[in-house]
Amino acid sequence: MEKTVQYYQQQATQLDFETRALIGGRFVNAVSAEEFDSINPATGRRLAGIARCGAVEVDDAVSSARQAFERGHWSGAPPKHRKKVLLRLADLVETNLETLALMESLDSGKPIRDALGADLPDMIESLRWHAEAADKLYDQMAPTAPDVVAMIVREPIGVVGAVLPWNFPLYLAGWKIGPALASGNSMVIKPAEQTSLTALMLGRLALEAGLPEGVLNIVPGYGETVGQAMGRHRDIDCISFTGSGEVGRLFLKYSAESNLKRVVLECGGKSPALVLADAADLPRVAQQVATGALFCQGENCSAGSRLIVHRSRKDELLELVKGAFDEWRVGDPLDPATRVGALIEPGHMQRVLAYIDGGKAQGAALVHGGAQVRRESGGSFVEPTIFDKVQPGMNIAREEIFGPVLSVLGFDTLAEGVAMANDTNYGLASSVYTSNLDAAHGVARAIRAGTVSVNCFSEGDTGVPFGGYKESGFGGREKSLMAHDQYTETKTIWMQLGAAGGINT
Ligand SMILES: NC(=O)C1=CN([C@@H]2O[C@H](COP(=O)(O)OP(=O)(O)OC[C@H]3O[C@@H](n4cnc5c(N)ncnc54)[C@H](O)[C@@H]3O)[C@@H](O)[C@H]2O)C=CC1
Ligand code: BAL
Repeated sequence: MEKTVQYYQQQATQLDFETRALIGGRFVNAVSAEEFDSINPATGRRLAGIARCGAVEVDDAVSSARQAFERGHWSGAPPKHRKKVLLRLADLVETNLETLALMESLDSGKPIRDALGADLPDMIESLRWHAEAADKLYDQMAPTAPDVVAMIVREPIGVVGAVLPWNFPLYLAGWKIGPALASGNSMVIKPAEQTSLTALMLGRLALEAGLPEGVLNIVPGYGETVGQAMGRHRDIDCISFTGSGEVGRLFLKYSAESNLKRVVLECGGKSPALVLADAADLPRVAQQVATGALFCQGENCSAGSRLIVHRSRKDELLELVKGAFDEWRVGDPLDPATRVGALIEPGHMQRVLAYIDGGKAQGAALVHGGAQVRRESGGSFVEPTIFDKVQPGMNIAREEIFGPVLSVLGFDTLAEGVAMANDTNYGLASSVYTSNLDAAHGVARAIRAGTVSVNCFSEGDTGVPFGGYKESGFGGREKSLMAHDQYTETKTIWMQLGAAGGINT
């Protein structure tokens, strides 16, 4: 039987939220006993009060993580044991998929269809993929003289701090937890203050799966307190952060001012969809462009927020994209028919609306949407919006809006189109649409971005790296085996044979 909005609303009343921090294998309230509210972005109503942690809890969590690392029950366990536990965790997430998806939708405003169909499956895949990698990543031997053995071994880096954003709370937790735990590290996770519920629920499942106490710690709280305390902590060896460039830069500063911990940043983008004159099947291109711009309400680091199209095809494509946008229904995130849910909070919605006002004021042509969607039940909703006649210097062409807003720019020569695509401080994702193989290869090489999709909008699967050029990223890649590089140290073991008496003595 197909599940309805009424079904999900009913299920939502039965949820049992975990609201306490997970430290050293136990769920605890904040020492201060303070809480902060988790709000449903679709209604503005409070879902739960979450333990408001601070530097004290960060210290406790880091010390638990360090002790667990040194005890070695996880860090020193055979990789096949870590694999088994992480696979069990993935199975438990799958068993609880609907509950977690419902929590994610309520807490973040994202459509239940996305949580069920994208966030949770991707998170599970990440756990399984990296679990499977645990006992297949071999160390290396270097070629040397016969009386030397030179081993190059990977070792877990130690205590990893993960600071998460609110747009893909569990999905991105999976990108970080999968490789970091598979490699043998202990972790301290800080969910975004807007979306702590699913990370805390994951903590319950991790204990049930048999993760030793202290290996996974989850400390909810605000960025300026918990996030900063983690960034400055002298006993955290690596911080993996996803969020704004502004806060990403702070983590580099925290590291420089504390213990030079490794910092890996994923900081958003202004990704182009470049449509060449010979692009085939424009109705399909329009669907892809709409998905790129509107998936997750546009609150997506890799959102295709700029459409750069050859002038000979612009009018035709724009009409098709408008039609495709009409199919993206805005509404109650718990309604399976909804494709555009609520923006994370009223302040963020005002920021998106201010960009729309700015686009109009700077002379771009608003050709679709552009207004707040007011619903009786409240919440922060914005219409899927398209601006035509956007000039490269306009704010809506340059800045990450993080909402359902597409900016359309026209070009005449391929060189001009590629230059426009690269005319950004970001370099995370991009798409090129063409039926010419040479052009596809040429443009894919010329675009300065971590991912170039040809004739589609995609981030690829778990097996390929994800990360950004320029201000979109720093320090490494997520997903694929490359993710393990973030969370491991490389050690050279150089052994001189014969020094202690070899077979010739
Ligand atoms: N790359 C991405 O996927 C994301 C990009 N963003 C961008 O950032 C803009 C602002 O969104 P925010 O939620 O405010 O992102 P943010 O960068 O402020 O928050 C991300 C994480 O950093 C933490 N944080 C905040 N201030 C901190 C500080 N001073 N020290 C340490 N940690 C701190 C937060 O608590 C959260 O866990 C968005 O409009 C969007 O443009 C936001 C979220 C995700
Ligand atoms: N697009 C998934 C990763 C992110 O938004 O950070």
